[in-house]
Amino acid sequence: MAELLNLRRSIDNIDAAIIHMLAERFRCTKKVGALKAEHSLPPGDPAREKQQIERLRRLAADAELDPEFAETFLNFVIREVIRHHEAIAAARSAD
Ligand SMILES: O=C(O)C(=O)C[C@]1(C(=O)O)C=C[C@@H](O)C=C1
Repeated sequence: MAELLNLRRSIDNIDAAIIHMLAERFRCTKKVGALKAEHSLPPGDPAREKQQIERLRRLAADAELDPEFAETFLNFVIREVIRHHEAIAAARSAD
């Protein structure tokens, strides 16, 4: 079962990388949320999301990952980003 242990060690490393990358992404999107609130821009940008989804679906297909899964994952992340943007805008307008 050494192979199982080795695979699980790699899975743990990959999960840690995903968490760190997501944390970095949210650090960026929180700054985007502040800029959008400052310039009275709406939290969501459907045109940008369409481009991101098309791009990620292509990247997923090339990497032999299910494009549907990639789209669902991106939408899940973006929903959370929009929730943060809305909270940032609400806090700003309450000041
Ligand atoms: O690029 C933006 O305008 C963002 O707010 C970031 C982001 C994203 O998480 O990638 C989130 C919401 C928008 O609808 C589009 C993209």
